[in-house]
This record gives sequence, C-alpha cells and structure tokens, in this order.
Amino acid sequence: MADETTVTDNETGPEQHSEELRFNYNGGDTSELAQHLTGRSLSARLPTLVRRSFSLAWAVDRRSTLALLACQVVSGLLEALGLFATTTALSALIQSAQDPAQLRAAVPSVAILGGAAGSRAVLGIAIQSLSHRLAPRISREAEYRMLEAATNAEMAAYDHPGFNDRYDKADRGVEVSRDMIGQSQNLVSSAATLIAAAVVIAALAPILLPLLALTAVPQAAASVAGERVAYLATLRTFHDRRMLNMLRWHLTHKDQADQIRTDTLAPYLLDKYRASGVRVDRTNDQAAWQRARINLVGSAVSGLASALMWAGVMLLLGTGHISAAAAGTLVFTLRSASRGLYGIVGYGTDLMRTGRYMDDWESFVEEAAGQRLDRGDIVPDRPRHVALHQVTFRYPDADRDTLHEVEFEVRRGEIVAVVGENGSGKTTLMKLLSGLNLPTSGVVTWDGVSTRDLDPHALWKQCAVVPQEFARWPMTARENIHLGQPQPEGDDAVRRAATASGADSVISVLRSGLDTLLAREWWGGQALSSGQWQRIAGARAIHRDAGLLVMDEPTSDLDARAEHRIFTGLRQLARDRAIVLVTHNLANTVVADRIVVMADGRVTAEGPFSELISQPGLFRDLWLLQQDRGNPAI
Ligand SMILES: Nc1ncnc2c1ncn2[C@@H]1O[C@H](COP(=O)(O)OP(=O)(O)OP(=O)(O)O)[C@@H](O)[C@H]1O
Repeated sequence: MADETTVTDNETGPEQHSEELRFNYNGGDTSELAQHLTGRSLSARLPTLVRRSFSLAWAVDRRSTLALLACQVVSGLLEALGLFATTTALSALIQSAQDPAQLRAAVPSVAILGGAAGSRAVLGIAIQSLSHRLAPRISREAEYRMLEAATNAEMAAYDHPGFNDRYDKADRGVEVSRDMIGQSQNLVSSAATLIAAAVVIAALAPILLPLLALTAVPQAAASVAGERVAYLATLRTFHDRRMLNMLRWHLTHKDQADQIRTDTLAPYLLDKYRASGVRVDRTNDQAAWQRARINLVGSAVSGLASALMWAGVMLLLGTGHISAAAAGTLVFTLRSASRGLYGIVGYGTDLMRTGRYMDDWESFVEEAAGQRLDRGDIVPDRPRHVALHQVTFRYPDADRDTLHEVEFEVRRGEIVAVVGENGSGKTTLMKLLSGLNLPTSGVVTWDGVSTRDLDPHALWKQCAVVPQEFARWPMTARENIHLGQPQPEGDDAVRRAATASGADSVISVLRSGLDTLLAREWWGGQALSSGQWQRIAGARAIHRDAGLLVMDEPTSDLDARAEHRIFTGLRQLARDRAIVLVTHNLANTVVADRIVVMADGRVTAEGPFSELISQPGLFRDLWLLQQDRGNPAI
C-alpha cells in the first residue's frame, strides 16, 4: 500500500481522477509492517500488554486493582488445592469399592474440594465485579489522556498529513481500552489454572507435560497467525473505514442536512458509502477465509496431539505406572490444563488485538502524534507591541510559502486593518500574531519576545480572537460569552461585552436570557441565526479583556446596524488593547489608524485610509470595485 491512497468509485461507475477523496496517510506500508509482525513478536508482547493494562487500572483505582490481583492469586491457589484434593478423594472412593469404610476417609478431601470450588465461585464473582468497576474508568482515563494530548498539540498538527489518521486510530484504542482489563484478567486466570494443573501433572505423571504442550502449541501458533492476517486486513481497509466514518458524519450532521436535500446529493454520497463498504467486506471476507484455513490446520494438529496424550494416560495406567485414582485425577487435571491453555491462547489473541489499538493510543498520547506544544515558558504581560519581522510561513506539506518576508506591527491603542483579495494570507497572518502557528522563518514577537519562547497557554490568555468560523458551543448564552472564565464582575461584564457587540438585543429576546441553552438539538435549546451567533462571538472576544484583539471578518453576517455598532465601538476598545481586524468591506477600514494591504502573501502597501484611497494601487482598485455595481443610475 502506498503512503497515499486514492479511494476510487470502482463499484459505482467510472474511476474518478480528482483528488477529492485522496487521503494523506502516514500509517506505513502494510507489506513492510507484515514483515515485522511475526508470531514471536506478537506473543512476546503479552507480558507487556498485561502490565500496561494493570498499570492503567492502577492509575484509576489502586484498591480495586490490588483486590483484583489478590483474588486472582487466591483463586489460582484454590484451583491447585482442589486438584490435589481430587486425587485423595478419588483414591478413597475407588478403594471404597472393596472397603466401604474408606468412604469416610474421602470426607475431608471432598470437603476441601467443595470448599475450594465454592470459594472460587465467590472469588469469580468478585473478580467480575471488580473488572466491571475498572473497565469504564480505564476507558475514560484513556480518553482523557488522548483529549489532553490533542489539545496540547501544535495547531500545525492538523495540517500535518497523518495526524488525523493517528487521532482516529488512537480513538479506536480508547474504545477497546475497556476490554483490556477483562482480557488481561482472564489471561492471568487461565495461566493460574494452567500452572495449578501443571503442578499436579508434574507430581503424578511428568512425562505427560510435553504432550500437553504439544496440544497447545499448534493452536496457539494458528491463533497468532490468524491475528496477523486480521491485523493486515485492518490496515488494508483503513482508508475505506475512515471514508465510511466521514460519510456517516456528513450524511447525518445538521450543518449539511439542508444542502444534502437541496443539492439532491444523498444518492451520490450513499453510493460512495456502499462502495467503500463493499471493499471493506471483500477484504474482510478474504481474511476470514485465510484465518479459517489456518485455524483448521492448527486444530487438526492439536487434535492429534490430544489423542496422543490420552493414549499416554491409558498406557501409563495399563503398564501400572499410575494408579486408577491418579488416572482419574489426571482426567480432571488434563481437562483443567487444556481449559487453561485454550484460555491463554484465546484471551492472549484478544489481548494482542486490543494491544495493537492501545499501541496507537499510547503513541498518540506520548507524543501527540509528534506535534506536542514544545515552546518556551516565559509568561507574557498584556502586550504593548506585537510584530512580525521578516516572517515567511509555509503550511506543513504545502509546496509553496503562504507568507513571504512579512513585516508587520501593531501597538496598544492602535487599530490596524488588514485587507487583500481571497487567499492573500490575511488569516494566516492572524494565526501567527495570535501564536496559533509559529513562523517557518523570521520571528513573531510580543514586546520583543519571540512567540517560540512564550508559554503558549499564558500567551492565549492575553489574546482574544474572533475567527472567521467561530464555535457555536452547546452551552448557555452566558457560557458562550464567558467561556468558563467569568470576570470578577460576573454577569455585569457579560452584559457589557454583549452590549458592545450588539448581542444584548439577541439575549433580551431569548426565553431565559443569559440562561438560555444555545443549541436546538439539545433538549430545551434555542436556535440563533448566523448573524445572532456572530454577535455572541464578538461579545466573547470583548469579554475576554485581552491585550491583543484579533478579528477575522467579525461582521460578515451582521446587518448594517449591528456592524455600525461594532465599528463605532472599536476606538473605545482600543484604549487598552491592540486591535487587528481583517475585513473585505473596505468602508469599515476608515476606523483603522493604519491599513495593511496584502497580495500573494506579501505586504504591498500600508497607510491610513485617506492616503491609500488617494493613490493608485490595490486598495483603491478594490474600493472602486466595491462602489461599482454596474448601475448607471448611481
Ligand atoms: N491549512 C492550510 N494548509 C495549507 N495551505 C493553506 C492552509 N490554510 C490556508 N492555506 C493557503 O494559504 C493561502 C492563504 O490563505 P489565508 O486563509 O491566509 O487567506 P486569506 O487572505 O485569509 O483568504 P480569505 O480572504 O479568503 O479569507 C491560501 O492560498 C490557502 O490555500
């Protein structure tokens, strides 16, 4: 499989040659992975996996983990005790055929047998409930660590090929993490059963031990080989499964629901869904057949070895090497041993499968897919001067620079407007100013300190951003404005910010004012229009009271009155802030002290409105175009 795979529409029609459904994938070459994925490497990982599962359990609940381990150990010891008691009981029972008085001699052993079985049953219930208690906690802890890692990754991570794939895989690890403790626990319990049985067999007929191993090895080898086949199938279907997830999201999410209907797009997307599903099924079917063949061979060889073992028991009995009582005990013990062995193989295979996903989770958590925030720890004050010096920026994996040697500055008390045609680099400039991205070369400084050396979280506390596409949090109006970080004045500060952005009139008509839940899909929530949401987003940034206010087309959905309110209020806000705003409506730039004109990633002109409008150049061209709507009457 190549690093990049094009998902085509073989099932639905002619092959597409567009890049529309082309995924970036850094998951590795399957054939190369297959070489590393040997039976030995897979089974050698079992102890590590058991350790990992118990250490996760330890992290979430020490007492339950200790109790679980203690129950396991005692249960294993009771198993051995029960098997030994079986020998004594059987021996007494067999002898009682000649001498009924021997029956009495069997009573203590039978009592031990019964006591051991009863206690093991109680321990089994305890083990099960402890596992049920730990499993969801482990899964939540795994999810928490993954979410924490994701929020601690550089923004650039999302532009790195493979980051999203690795996140998806880690997410699958979270899903299965809850199974890990049960599988480890069952594996340990099977191992305890096997050890207990092996001790009894070693005492009665040690020669049977190698035969016992012979029954298990082919089955175990078949399981591991089958698991390898399944893993490779999982890798081969990765892109299609991701496609299925993506389509499922697009087909059901509210944001696209209207366009799916008006564009009559559903049949086309559903065809794509079906085509991906067919490819996944085809690969899985092949893998299932291959596994069935491998398992058949493994079971046949194991069956032969098993027959040999039972023949061995009969031979030992026939030649007088063991007593009838010992032979009876061996029957129980060998059954118990094969239960243990098959348990180890079965649960071991399950655990290996879970472990693979957990590996993906662990690698994501450990290094946030290689994109963990790794900057300085200088805590910035409210900035007085933010600047770009000779900044060039290229998005990860892009084939050209987006910004070229940009010089830019904004001071506290100043409003700087950034204008330019679509794609000229305005939003990219905003991301660099607000420390979301770091420059490829050159330096972005806050009061002379590079954003590389600043503690990013402390920097963002001093920065308020109204992005082009802002979040519509499913929270109350109040929370949507203070974002869980209320000012000491509480609702007064929220209302003040709302008044400055025009959100006050939105809130005043909400059913429960600031307490109204702003998400219709949630029970009781109320829906807002795009412009109403934009007013809330504006209030959010103003409430933040940060030293740098960055607004990327903050009024694109606003009506004239609301837009007027925002722009006439900016001067007041700029008294103790540096403000940078991106706008396509050039009439709005009259409020700015300075206008920076961008074209193709470069700053091509700079100056106040009156200066730029009076000289030839892009700003004047764009201004004249905005005035001209082809109506001769105007
Ligand atoms: N995440 C990304 N990865 C790669 N290239 C990107 C990314 N985001 C933007 N670009 C590219 O950078 C260039 C500048 O984009 P940017 O969003 O900064 O432009 P803009 O001036 O804000 O445009 P608009 O006026 O349409 O909002 C574009 O050519 C775009 O293709």
